[in-house]
Amino acid sequence: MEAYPREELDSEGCTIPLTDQDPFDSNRLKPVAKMLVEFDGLSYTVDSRTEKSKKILEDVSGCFRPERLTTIIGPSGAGKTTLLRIVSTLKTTNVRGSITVNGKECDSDVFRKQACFLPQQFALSPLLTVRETLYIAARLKVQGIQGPHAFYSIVAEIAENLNLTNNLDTLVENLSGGEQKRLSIGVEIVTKPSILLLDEPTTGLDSASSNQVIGLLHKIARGGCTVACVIHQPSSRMISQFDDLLIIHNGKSFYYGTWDDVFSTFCDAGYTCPQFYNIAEFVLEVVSGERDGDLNNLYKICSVKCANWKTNIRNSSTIGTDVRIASNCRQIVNKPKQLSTWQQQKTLLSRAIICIKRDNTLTKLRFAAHVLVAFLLGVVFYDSGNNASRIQSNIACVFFVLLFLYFANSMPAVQMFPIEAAVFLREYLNNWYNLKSYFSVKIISDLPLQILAPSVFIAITYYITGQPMECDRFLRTWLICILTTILGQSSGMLVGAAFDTQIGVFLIPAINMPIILFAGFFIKFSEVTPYLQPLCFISFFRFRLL
Ligand SMILES: Nc1ncnc2c1ncn2[C@@H]1O[C@H](COP(=O)(O)OP(=O)(O)OP(=O)(O)O)[C@@H](O)[C@H]1O
Repeated sequence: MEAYPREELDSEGCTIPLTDQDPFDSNRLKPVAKMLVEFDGLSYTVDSRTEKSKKILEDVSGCFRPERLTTIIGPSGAGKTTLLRIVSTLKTTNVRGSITVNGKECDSDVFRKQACFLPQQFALSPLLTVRETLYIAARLKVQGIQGPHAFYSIVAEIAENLNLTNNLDTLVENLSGGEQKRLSIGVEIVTKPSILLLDEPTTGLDSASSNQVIGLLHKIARGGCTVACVIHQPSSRMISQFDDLLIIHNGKSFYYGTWDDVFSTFCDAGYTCPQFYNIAEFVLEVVSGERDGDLNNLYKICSVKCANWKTNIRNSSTIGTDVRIASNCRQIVNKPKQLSTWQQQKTLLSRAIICIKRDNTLTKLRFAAHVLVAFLLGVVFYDSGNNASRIQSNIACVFFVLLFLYFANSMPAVQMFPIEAAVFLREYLNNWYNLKSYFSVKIISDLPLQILAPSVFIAITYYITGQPMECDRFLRTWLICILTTILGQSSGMLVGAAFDTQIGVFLIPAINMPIILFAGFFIKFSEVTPYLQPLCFISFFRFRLL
């Protein structure tokens, strides 16, 4: 096996311990299998069925080795993120080329169970503490252990490795950017993934936090994981922690190999990095054509060297003995299976209850709005239900009740759901739980407020506006109000999930206003032009008036 340098000096002369005796502290955090990921001739085109097709990647090759930290660098827009998304199998359409794991082609479902992709914007539940975030991740992802103590020991172990022990009881929303980044890595390494792919994990962090994150990735890699990340402008100190490098330029792989070899490869083509110059900056300046020299010659030299390096890796005894080569990719990807739906629901419900309890500002505001508007309606339409001469006012009151319940519940959902949806999407795509568990828990956890708020609202309004005190009438009105509330929140969530908040805030009224027009409050069904009459049937407000 290739020997790691025992220690190196960074640009500031500090010693960075880089020993193979400094792997990830815990055996439990080592991956089940070491995986060599190779990709050859990857091409990706967008809108390929139209004439305006655009080639994003063209003939990109390279490999990510187990136990090594690979960095992907390249100018902005070169295609680095796209490459990571393709390798992590999140992008599969319009992709050509091959991706193999330990020499075998892997299907995306199987691959996703062993690989974790961390996007640049990593969504975490802001209202959970670090301890709760890690605990819930462990409960959802780790199998074969029982009792909270076992899970808490995993939490303590990971927090220690992430250097987050002092922040265990801090809310995620109060963590610094670097701590949030480390936590986001922590929630994914709970299940010992074999492959960890990260998109710009240091973006937005200061140099100390960036070094901490890179140091953590280095440790994870040494534990046996295949780690690859996109990095912008790595410092000299960071570079000393990296093993392999992939340079992407204009959608093509320019160089892949070790960081140690890049200097000599560029020298062979006549490009010499000045002393004390950041090598990453230098190679980017070269590939962007900012330095004089024969780029075509460099490209040829790189192609030959990279192909040889890859062949050596494939044939090396390290891969043959250390990496468990399975005859079929499915054999090594035996874990993690998901927990049973019931266990997933239990954990998701406990998380939802914590979030509802902590998110009490919005909950209290929603509740207060229902009570205040109920009294306002009561004052404005006082006793209108008892007075036959005020039938128009009474209809207006009913109309306003429905309008308020629908919009008061759909608009907050449009605003809030995208945050929750981002967390859900990450967890779902990384195979934490199934859709059924999430959806059922979402319905159950939202139901108490969906019932309580409109119940209080209609009880106050019904009484003050003098509606008939008959049990069945009140129950029907109450049921309509509950259903309107659920419909409002569900449509808000649907629009919030499908579009971003800005479009959602426009769409909800834009869709519902025409629907309200045909609800029968303003114009009778018989007076509607025949070809517009079908719109009356899709106006759900109309059915509440009947
Ligand atoms: N769906 C799309 N339609 C059109 N162009 C796209 C699409 N997706 C990506 N691109 C283009 O592909 C190129 C590569 O994008 P990508 O996000 O992979 O670059 P990057 O190297 O990660 O950039 P950066 O370092 O700035 O994040 C960009 O020019 C981008 O505009």
